[in-house]
Amino acid sequence: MAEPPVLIRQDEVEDLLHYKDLIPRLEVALRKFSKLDSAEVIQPVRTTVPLQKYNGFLGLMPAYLVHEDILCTKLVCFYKRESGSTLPSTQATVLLFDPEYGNVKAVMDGEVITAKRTAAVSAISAKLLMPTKSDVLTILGAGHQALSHYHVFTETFSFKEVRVWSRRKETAERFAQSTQGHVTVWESVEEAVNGADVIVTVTGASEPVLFGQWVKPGAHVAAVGACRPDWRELDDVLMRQAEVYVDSREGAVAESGDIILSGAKVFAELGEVLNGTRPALREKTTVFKSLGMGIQDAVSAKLVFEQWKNKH
Ligand SMILES: NC(=O)C1=CN([C@@H]2O[C@H](COP(=O)(O)OP(=O)(O)OC[C@H]3O[C@@H](n4cnc5c(N)ncnc54)[C@H](O)[C@@H]3O)[C@@H](O)[C@H]2O)C=CC1
Ligand SMILES: O=C(O)C1=NCCCC1
Repeated sequence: MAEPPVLIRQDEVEDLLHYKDLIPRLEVALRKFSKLDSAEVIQPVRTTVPLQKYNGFLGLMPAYLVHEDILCTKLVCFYKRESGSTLPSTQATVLLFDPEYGNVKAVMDGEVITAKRTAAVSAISAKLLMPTKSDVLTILGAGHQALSHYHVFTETFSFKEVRVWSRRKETAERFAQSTQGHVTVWESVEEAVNGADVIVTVTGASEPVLFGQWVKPGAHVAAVGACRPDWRELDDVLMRQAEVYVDSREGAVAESGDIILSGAKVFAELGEVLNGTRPALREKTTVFKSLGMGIQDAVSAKLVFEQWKNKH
């Protein structure tokens, strides 16, 4: 009989999951996903169950990496919250299976996995696409993703200046006080992104907050919010003037309001750039439209489980 699943708490996931281990594994998974013969990676587009009464969705994100034999699914609820709400906007649980027997090996917190793997993939996009000399990083939004993005971007790159904007100034100020390095707080998006080399959008917005006319030519934008077909973070001008990269083409044309409603064309998947089959147009204005993938959760969960077993 199969062993009962182990339960891995949020604080344990936090201790066990490190960007230095995670980033190379995500790169391998993205490469495999974007290979023409992608039989090695099975990942249907996320299924969503609307929770209209609560202004949210339940997302089901299964994935199977055949070669590594990782079978996993994340169950994630996400909500559009009113300004000032103290309710969480994302809650997630990850299940790691034994693919041969079908039993669940581990049930683990999915919030830290979601925060870290999303930020790590944005950092991979920046490594490939940001201007060679990038001094200024602007983060739009000041929640969980803002913090994980702050951590991995400042760990991985050497920005001279980090700026934050949030729709409530107090939230941005609290964010700036919580970080180890110096972060400046800005009251308008236009001013916050003026001259920025890299812009990370991590808001719960469903209407554009970032406009192309404010973005420095050649800048790189990692656009992480707006994950429904009718939600936006970026305006049409930016979407049409930029070269658009995505994690998954299939996911992007099904789920991204920024892509669907602007009519922008997807230039490449990050995995194609990593594989060398599509170029990294670093000198152009680039948008990486992130939606999140089950394979990202799967490699993260495997890493957490391996580290957990080493300790027990
Ligand atoms: N691409 C991906 O893989 C993932 C994307 N997300 C998305 O990233 C975004 C941020 O997630 P979290 O940091 O976890 O959320 P959070 O609730 O912790 O932070 C959201 C931030 O956006 C701001 N915000 C909310 N509504 C806004 C609006 N209408 N206009 C401007 N700012 C607004 C909030 O004040 C807060 O600063 C969400 O849209 C979420 O759905 C989350 C997980 C993974
Ligand atoms: O990939 C994920 O996980 C999510 N993506 C968009 C919204 C919340 C969770």
